[in-house]
Amino acid sequence: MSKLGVFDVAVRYGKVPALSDVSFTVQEGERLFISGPNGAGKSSLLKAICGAVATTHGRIEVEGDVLNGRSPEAIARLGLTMVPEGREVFGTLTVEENLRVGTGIRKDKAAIETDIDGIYQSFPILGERRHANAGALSGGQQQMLAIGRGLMTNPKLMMVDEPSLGLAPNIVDQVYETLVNLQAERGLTLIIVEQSSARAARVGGRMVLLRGGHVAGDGDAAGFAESDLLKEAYFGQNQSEDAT
Ligand SMILES: Nc1ncnc2c1ncn2[C@@H]1O[C@H](COP(=O)(O)OP(=O)(O)OP(=O)(O)O)[C@@H](O)[C@H]1O
Repeated sequence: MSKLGVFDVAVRYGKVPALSDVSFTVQEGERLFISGPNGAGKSSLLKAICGAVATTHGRIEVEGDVLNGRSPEAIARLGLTMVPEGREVFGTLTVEENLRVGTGIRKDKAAIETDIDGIYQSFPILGERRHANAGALSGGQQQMLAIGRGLMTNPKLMMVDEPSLGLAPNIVDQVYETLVNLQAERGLTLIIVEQSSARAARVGGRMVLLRGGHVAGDGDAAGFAESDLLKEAYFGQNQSEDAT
């Protein structure tokens, strides 16, 4: 059974259609990039999976459990976590307080301290700055903290919305290196919204390409780099610009 199944999903905001007929499955331990131009529906897809927006059609399943109609908290309990676009760390709380915010739903209180230590091992800079206010961290450090906070719910599937947003390219490299390492260490299934298909191809994985709320392509991210599908998704037909 696949980890995640998205079948014929539609999302609307009032009269505005954001997604229609979206279907794909994700296997355990897979790394899937969701790519596509502004307004393609990437964030709406992640929000639909984690229960933050309602679907108007179709079905979303995790290991056979249907997610539609469940609260975001109930979905988180099934082992899904979402790191939102813009990171949304609590600037006036310390790094460590931010890490503890996500632990309310956990029953294994004794393991929380071990997990915090584990996060400091994966992100040494967070350990060094554990007593600093999150608002004083750099953008890259805040992105690490947002990912660390997501890990505190002990997820099996983690979704990250545009981790490269607003970060310098070398910092983006570090964030991706950390995500790839975490995946290897924890066996995480990762779904990452990444607008740069070139970046997705460099990191490696599978890519679902969205355009206008539809799936325009699904395959190996590296294979998309030169594809006409990608150029069409970003620029419309009959254009030959490089879609990065
Ligand atoms: N809260 C909302 N109310 C109304 N329309 C919305 C809302 N959120 C998104 N939309 C619309 O739904 C469509 C898909 O938006 P979405 O944010 O999912 O796309 P995206 O691919 O994540 O875009 P971006 O790369 O700009 O973040 C767009 O037409 C957008 O204007």
